[in-house]
Amino acid sequence: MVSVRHNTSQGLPCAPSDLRQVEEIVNRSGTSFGRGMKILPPGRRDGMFAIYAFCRVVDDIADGDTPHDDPASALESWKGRIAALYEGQADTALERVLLEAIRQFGLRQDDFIAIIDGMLMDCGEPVVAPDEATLDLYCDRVASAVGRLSVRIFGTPEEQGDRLAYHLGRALQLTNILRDIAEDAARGRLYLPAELLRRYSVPADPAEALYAVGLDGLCRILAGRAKDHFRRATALMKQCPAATVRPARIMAASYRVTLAALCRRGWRNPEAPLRVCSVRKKLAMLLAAAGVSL
Ligand SMILES: CC(C)=CCC/C(C)=C/CC/C(C)=C/COP(=O)(O)OP(=O)(O)O
Repeated sequence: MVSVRHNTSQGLPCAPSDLRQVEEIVNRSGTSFGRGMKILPPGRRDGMFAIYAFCRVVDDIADGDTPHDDPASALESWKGRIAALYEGQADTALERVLLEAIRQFGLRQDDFIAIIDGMLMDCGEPVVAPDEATLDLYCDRVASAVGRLSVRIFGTPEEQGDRLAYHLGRALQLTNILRDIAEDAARGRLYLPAELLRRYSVPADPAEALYAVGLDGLCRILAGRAKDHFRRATALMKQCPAATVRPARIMAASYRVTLAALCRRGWRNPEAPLRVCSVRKKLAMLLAAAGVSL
């Protein structure tokens, strides 16, 4: 188990205004993961908010949602700011809270750098039809690396933590890709792997791929992979003390309901609205919080 250096029933020892600024970034983003993070004891919750706020800030740079002449160099400069944190230097509210989280939970620099490298993959030329290895690397960087930071904050046992991050990160990211195909196409992006596009005769072009006959079959293969990662993540979570995986169970439950809705709708018209039963989703998340996986 990761050694925690302070009593996590208290918030991180940071200025209240710094903690408030970080929480505002999370609340403004409207992320579906907010609920999972809010059930944590205060110290761990502050740590997760800092991680999520960091991810949001670098993601917004990569997506061009914050004004930067050169998003890639803005991301590179974040690598320098992360290195400075590991030297004990923090200049902004987010950096100060991140620094405390790094100290309290023993977070690894490599995982922050992996996340930035993942965001750099989304900078400049849009990702279109990556090969399988590149897609897997992308999922590892933008999701499993977030998971590797998260499990340290949750206090998940080391034996299961990184494997849980591996599987749950990939499960969530693949579901996200399957959910956002139309939205990504509008940005000129296509995260479906080249090998599967060829096998299903789907053009490696974001707009054309949307209405290709083979898209539904291809997406069902990726959905099967996501389900398999969810199953493996669930098996690992069963081996851990409940409190150390509760937010992970809630995130998994929420995205599993989304994946099931996607599989019901299919991908013959990926722009069709997705009918996710909010009662079902809330119930699944409540049960997950209580330690029951559907
Ligand atoms: C062990 C563990 C906790 C692993 C999971 C790590 C993790 C939280 C990965 C995030 C992956 C993902 C699909 C983010 C989208 O966030 P978003 O805020 O854009 O999602 P939304 O659009 O559904 O709100």
